[in-house]
Amino acid sequence: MGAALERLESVVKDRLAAGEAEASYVASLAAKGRGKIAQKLGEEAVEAVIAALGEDDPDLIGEAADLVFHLTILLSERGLAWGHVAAEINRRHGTSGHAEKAARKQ
Ligand SMILES: N=c1c2ncn([C@@H]3O[C@H](COP(=O)(O)OP(=O)(O)OP(=O)(O)O)[C@@H](O)[C@H]3O)c2ncn1[C@@H]1O[C@H](COP(=O)(O)O)[C@@H](O)[C@H]1O
Repeated sequence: MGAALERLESVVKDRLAAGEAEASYVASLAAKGRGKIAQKLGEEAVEAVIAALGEDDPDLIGEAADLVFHLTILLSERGLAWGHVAAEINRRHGTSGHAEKAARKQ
């Protein structure tokens, strides 16, 4: 999974830098602005939720890939990387969600 995400992120960064909207979906979405990228991410999230409620595994896998793809565009356009997300995931490792929530309430 890590290698696939790294390769996708690398291509997305290249497409954003090139900015060739006619040749690239990534560049064309970015050209519409951050709000449009965020909207698209939301749409993909809803599609993933709908797929989650069905029984079609390939459908859910496809929607999950769409969601991760668009989140990669969103992060990259903000100048962020999956490495930042991985660092946060690692920071959280080993802390129970219930314990973390209880600590926040104190
Ligand atoms: N992983 C993907 C990927 N996943 C989905 N999509 C596209 O994302 C678009 C939006 O998905 P939707 O399901 O919403 O499709 P739609 O019904 O056409 O929706 P609208 O955009 O018309 O609203 C579609 O055009 C898909 O083809 C992707 N386009 C590109 N990539 C990767 O990004 C790389 C760079 O792509 P380009 O920027 O196009 O060169 C590619 O080499 C791939 O590795």
